[in-house]
Amino acid sequence: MSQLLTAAEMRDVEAAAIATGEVTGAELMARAGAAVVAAIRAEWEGELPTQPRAVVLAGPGNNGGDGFAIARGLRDLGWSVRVLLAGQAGALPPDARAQHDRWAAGGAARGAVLPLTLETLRDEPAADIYVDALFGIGLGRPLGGDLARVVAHLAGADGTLGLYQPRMVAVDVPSGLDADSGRVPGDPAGAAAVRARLTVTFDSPKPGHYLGHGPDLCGRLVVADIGLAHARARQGAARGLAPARTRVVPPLGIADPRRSVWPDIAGLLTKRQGHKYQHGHAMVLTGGVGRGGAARMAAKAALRIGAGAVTLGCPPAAVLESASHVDALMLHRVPDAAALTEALSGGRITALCLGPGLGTGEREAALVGAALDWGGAVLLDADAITLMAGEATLAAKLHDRCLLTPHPGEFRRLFPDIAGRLDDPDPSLRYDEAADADAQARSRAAREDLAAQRGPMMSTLDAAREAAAHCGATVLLKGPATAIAAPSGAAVVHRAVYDRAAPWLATAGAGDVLAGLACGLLARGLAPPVAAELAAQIHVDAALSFGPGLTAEDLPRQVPQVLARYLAP
Ligand SMILES: NC(=O)C1=CN([C@@H]2O[C@H](COP(=O)(O)OP(=O)(O)OC[C@H]3O[C@@H](n4cnc5c(N)ncnc54)[C@H](OP(=O)(O)O)[C@@H]3O)[C@@H](O)[C@H]2O)[C@H](O)CC1
Ligand SMILES: [K+]
Repeated sequence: MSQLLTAAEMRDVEAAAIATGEVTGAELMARAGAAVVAAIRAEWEGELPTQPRAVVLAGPGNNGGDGFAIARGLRDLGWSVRVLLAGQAGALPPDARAQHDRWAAGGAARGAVLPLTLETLRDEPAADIYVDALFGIGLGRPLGGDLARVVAHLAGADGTLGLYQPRMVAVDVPSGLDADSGRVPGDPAGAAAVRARLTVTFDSPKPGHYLGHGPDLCGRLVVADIGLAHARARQGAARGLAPARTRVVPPLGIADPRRSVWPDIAGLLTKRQGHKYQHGHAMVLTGGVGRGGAARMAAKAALRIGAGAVTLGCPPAAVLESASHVDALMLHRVPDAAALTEALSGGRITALCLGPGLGTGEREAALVGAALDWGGAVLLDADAITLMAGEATLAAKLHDRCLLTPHPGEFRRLFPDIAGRLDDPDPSLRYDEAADADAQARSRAAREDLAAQRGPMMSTLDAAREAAAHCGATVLLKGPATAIAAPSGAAVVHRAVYDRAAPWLATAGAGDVLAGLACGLLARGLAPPVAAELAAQIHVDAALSFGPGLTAEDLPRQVPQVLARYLAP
């Protein structure tokens, strides 16, 4: 499953499925419960005693309802199960209340429900499995009061992480994690949320499973099918959205990205017969003397990915330095912006990369202006982004054949207002329940209306999307989950998390290689969003194929192996 659904989109699909009568909320909850029980058995197979003991932590909403369904499923397997409930059974929504009643039928001997407090949790004898069914996609604000203390305790605040995390299964989302952003409301450090060994979500992953603190908190992620695929497809079409407005690449559990993401990758990457210039000609601008290394790494990556030719555009004083480092790359003197305009005007160059090691003086600012005035495919990274951040007239020249590849710091420089909203612990909480003296008097519906004013928490995916729409260019915002957004609003999260975690990719110069890969693909004629997505994938696959100890120079050398795997029949 490659589509990412936000909490609102998930609710929309769920409501549409229920509205057509094809399923009821109660059936969905039962399926969700059964899916979690099955995932628990698979994850802990061989690790559990003959009669395991589980403690289910049930919340005040339907996530808690799932918890009661799971408790019943485990009890039916002969497990010893206890449920600790946050809130009153009478306040549960109907489907959750029904699950509660089925659990509790037969009295406390069979279906005990204790109030969840830090004390009752601490008094529980150690269990083999803990089920976090406190909050799912309905978490809307920072946790407070006793629940915050309970979640902090589960998260290891009292040195208890080792007691819970290895035995914790989170239902839908680890409680405390915002499903849309991967942030923890009220806690930028992400400590105030449950840490699980396994997270089971339903129908589609949410952005928060991949962004921000999501991967750390989720442990292993399982996406359970609960029979909503048709409703989701219908809703997507009904909303006029592309089949997948936001995709995650490669989809979870897909070992071979080629088959799932790029069925036509052979056509994209194999060299069609003909002259080298038929495969594009990239130019990469270097910095001055002693500052050519980053651009040369980008240029080698562009050549490796199959650009027919790659030229280094150097300040005259730096030509000799680059000439002594490269063989297959061509060199061209670019003393100033006029010379760059001249070099680009001949139609030979099909993509330009500038920024890595470029420098941030007046000459370089003029080069950025000339590059953007050219109107061709331009990748702007590093110093070029910094220059645009300092000169609004440059940023105003961006167009839809441009690709920006900022890391978070560069993104913040160029889009300070957007990035600023990534920092708010709880960005737009206008309804402060604690400050609302009448909160308890309000109905749940009234509180929900007020709460709805809160608005979602800004994610890096939202930030990339908003920046792309603002500047009219494709934005690739780097991170373990790289957000790639086109001005159209279509977006992709490329995940170097879970089974694709490659922490060794955080090494000096790796970003220069990514820029070169993307520039090479632009030179070969791929549109910026496609070039960005494929470059991000090849970049991570190259890092995964090399492994720890990687340096940036190793990356281009890994590309042939990666391509060979992609192109294998
Ligand atoms: N998506 C599907 O197809 C299915 C989802 N299921 C499960 O349902 C939950 C979503 O249920 P929902 O009731 O919408 O939300 P939650 O259970 O996550 O939590 C909402 C309740 O929690 C209260 N709340 C929210 N934030 C806080 C907070 N910070 N502190 C205290 N209480 C909080 C909220 O109260 P309000 O005051 O905000 O009204 C609600 O009471 C989904 O995650 C799945 O597990 C279905 O079971 C299967 C299909
Ligand atoms: K949960």
